[in-house]
Amino acid sequence: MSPTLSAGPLTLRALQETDAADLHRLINDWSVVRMLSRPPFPYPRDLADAWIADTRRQAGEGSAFHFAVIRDDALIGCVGVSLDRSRREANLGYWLGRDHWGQGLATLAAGRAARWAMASLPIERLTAFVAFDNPASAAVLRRIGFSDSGQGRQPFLSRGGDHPVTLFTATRDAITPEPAPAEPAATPRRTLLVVAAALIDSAQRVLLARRPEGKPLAGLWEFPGGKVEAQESPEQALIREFREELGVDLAANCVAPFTFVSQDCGRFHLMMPLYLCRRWHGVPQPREGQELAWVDASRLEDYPMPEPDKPLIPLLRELL
Ligand SMILES: Nc1nc2c([nH]c(=O)n2[C@H]2C[C@H](O)[C@@H](COP(=O)(O)OP(=O)(O)OP(=O)(O)O)O2)c(=O)[nH]1
Repeated sequence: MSPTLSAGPLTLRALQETDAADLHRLINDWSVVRMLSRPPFPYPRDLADAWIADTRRQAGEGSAFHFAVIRDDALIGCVGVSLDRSRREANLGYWLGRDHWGQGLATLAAGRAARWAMASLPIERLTAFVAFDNPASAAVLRRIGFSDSGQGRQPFLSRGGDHPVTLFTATRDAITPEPAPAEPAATPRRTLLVVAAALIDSAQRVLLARRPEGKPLAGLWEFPGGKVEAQESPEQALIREFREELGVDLAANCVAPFTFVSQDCGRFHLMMPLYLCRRWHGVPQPREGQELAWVDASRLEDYPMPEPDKPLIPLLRELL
């Protein structure tokens, strides 16, 4: 199921059967539909029902996530991402009813869906295409962080035949992040002490957590842990973080120092001791909206991690 997301005055939520009449009224408009590749014109009323059922099926199987764009309780358009798992990318598409153009709403809705996709789907980039005669939509993509990546041709059912399109791509770094929660009182080059641990299970797999949307570095995988607070020892912080984030009890005598990261991260210098832990109480649960994965040492590189973590991977592989 597509989640519910908010973006300023807009809410993005899964499409429902009851959206069909509004969807049909908005999209059965030549000025809207001529810019979209797949819908026909005129747009038959029962196609709205069929398409909504299709979006729900696709979300259920995890192949695409479509959202109704809602403003003041009314449907004003749609945005969606279709996943290509083998290429680790997803294609972003969106449209708004004509009365809602020119107010920055497409940028809000498409930007929100793009950030959600980057943080939540197994992808490294987003793609999109825009009809050659749709500069407004190209401007929306550029504002979100997409760059032009060439020209192509796509069938446009409404216009008949293939038409030229501009292709766009966006990497994780390019997607304009939401204003992230500030790192604590970051005076330039302050050293930030973060503790983390590699939990290792009996099959020699390592637990990774995916940073949830809204946090800096959203969508990247990391070793669970967090900032050491004033008055805490690193081990106390680790025990607290594991309890808060994963509902797991670590005992101080079961965590062993392994190695550490010391790296300039721009706004702060990261100092991160990495501990190893093979014994704990409880089953790790994603208590803060993060995704969890038990990963075989040989597959750690398939999980994109923050830059400072990268040198840790060969060390862990050697150990395991
Ligand atoms: N836990 C963890 N943090 C990492 C890793 N690699 C890495 O660069 N970091 C960075 C990301 C953040 O800048 C910082 C950790 O901060 P955080 O925001 O996750 O800490 P926290 O759990 O205390 O979060 P919060 O309560 O402040 O939201 O360390 C890692 O492997 N594990």
